[in-house]
Amino acid sequence: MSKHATAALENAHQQLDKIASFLKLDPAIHAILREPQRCLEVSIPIKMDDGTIKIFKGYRSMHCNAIGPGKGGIRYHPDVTMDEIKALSIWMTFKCGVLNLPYGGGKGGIVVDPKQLSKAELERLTRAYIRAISPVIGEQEDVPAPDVNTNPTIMGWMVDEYIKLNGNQFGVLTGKPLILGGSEGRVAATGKGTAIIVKELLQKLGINIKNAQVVIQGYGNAGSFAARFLHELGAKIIAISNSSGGVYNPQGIDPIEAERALENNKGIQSIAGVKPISNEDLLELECDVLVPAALENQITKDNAHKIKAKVIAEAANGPVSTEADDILLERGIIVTPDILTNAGGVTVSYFEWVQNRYGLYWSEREVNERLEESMIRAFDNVWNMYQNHNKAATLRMAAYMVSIDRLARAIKARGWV
Ligand SMILES: NC(=O)C1=CN([C@@H]2O[C@H](COP(=O)(O)OP(=O)(O)OC[C@H]3O[C@@H](n4cnc5c(N)ncnc54)[C@H](O)[C@@H]3O)[C@@H](O)[C@H]2O)C=CC1
Ligand SMILES: O=C(O)CCC(=O)C(=O)O
Repeated sequence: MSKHATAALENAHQQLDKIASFLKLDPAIHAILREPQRCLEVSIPIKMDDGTIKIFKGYRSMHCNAIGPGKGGIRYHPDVTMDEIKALSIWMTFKCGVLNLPYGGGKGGIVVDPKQLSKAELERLTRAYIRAISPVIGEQEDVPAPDVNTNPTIMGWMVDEYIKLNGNQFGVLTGKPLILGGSEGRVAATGKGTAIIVKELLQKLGINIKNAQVVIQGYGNAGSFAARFLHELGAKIIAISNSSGGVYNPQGIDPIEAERALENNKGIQSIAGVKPISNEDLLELECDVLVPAALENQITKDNAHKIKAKVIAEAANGPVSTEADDILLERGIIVTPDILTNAGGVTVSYFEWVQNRYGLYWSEREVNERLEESMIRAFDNVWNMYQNHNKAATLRMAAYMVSIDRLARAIKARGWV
């Protein structure tokens, strides 16, 4: 099993414990927030194309519904574990709190490498997973969405399967295809939100975004759109990577060319003028902004002292360990945390859910305007909290403070403590 999945829950707990101790949080609220309220593990038998039966493990964790239904993506990856899904659901609760969304956290996953399945096998597995978790999801219960290796096509199969069992409830899932009630702007939202946060932060730090050098680890949904929007803002993307390795060009990589190379199955290595670079070396490149946009636990005590970026913008969930956070703080490297930086995705998911429930749909321009307004408001709240605790806190701690204030008030108002 890979190091990213095993360390995630430890990291989520360490972050929460640290902020609870800093805030002298009521121990009962701390204890409630440490554990998901509900975890489901399912075994899914699937008939493969060759007639054999294979069993897949699946999970769904709903962390906290004090403020509203659970909300969060579904991940397909061979390293998925229950603990990793728990951690990701904990982070979702705090992310929704930072953005002031009427949700708690949820997350799901299947232990599978989807690249090893045919399209028909993938569809059968997806539908069977939804049948298995159907009792615990719902428009007002827990609302899944895409995450690593899942996309609108998969959300389309999922919503169809759920509706067959439970009747029309298109808002049970977000990140759907537009024709099934998906929202304009959702596919690009995580990367767009990341670019907005980077722009706001660089402005506060007095770093000009024009020609700022950006390195991106992970060139999937979050990473590629972050690259595209940062490039549009004038930044220079000097290195990108995916699970097949990285490429580097100090003159700049055009994100559109990179997307074209991936669409044509040529790989990022085919982009003109680039040199190969390992994922490890890529993280240690000198740059203004490093955007980890792949998996958890990429920057740890083993490499934190070698990072040369001025800013780390966490497009991925949990890419920096707690020990690394401390080293980076000491070295003056600013980390803008996942629960703020990558919240554009869940924000537009919320817009999708609202549009489904109203049956009234917004243009891409309206969605993007609302997204920008929400991200900037969240950034300002976190930044002000950070400024108020300048000597004692990081941006991550400030983001937790914004979120915990809201959660604690809801938990008390509901009479749980
Ligand atoms: N899709 C979304 O809306 C959101 C995603 N995120 C987070 O962003 C991160 C990426 O998710 P997506 O872009 O959706 O997934 P994706 O499946 O679209 O892309 C993941 C990318 O990471 C690459 N990758 C995997 N292992 C790698 C490694 N060791 N080194 C370098 N690259 C590697 C893959 O090849 C792929 O390019 C995850 O942490 C996810 O939880 C966070 C918020 C929302
Ligand atoms: O769009 C959503 O509901 C959640 C996206 C997600 O899984 C995340 O923010 O990590």
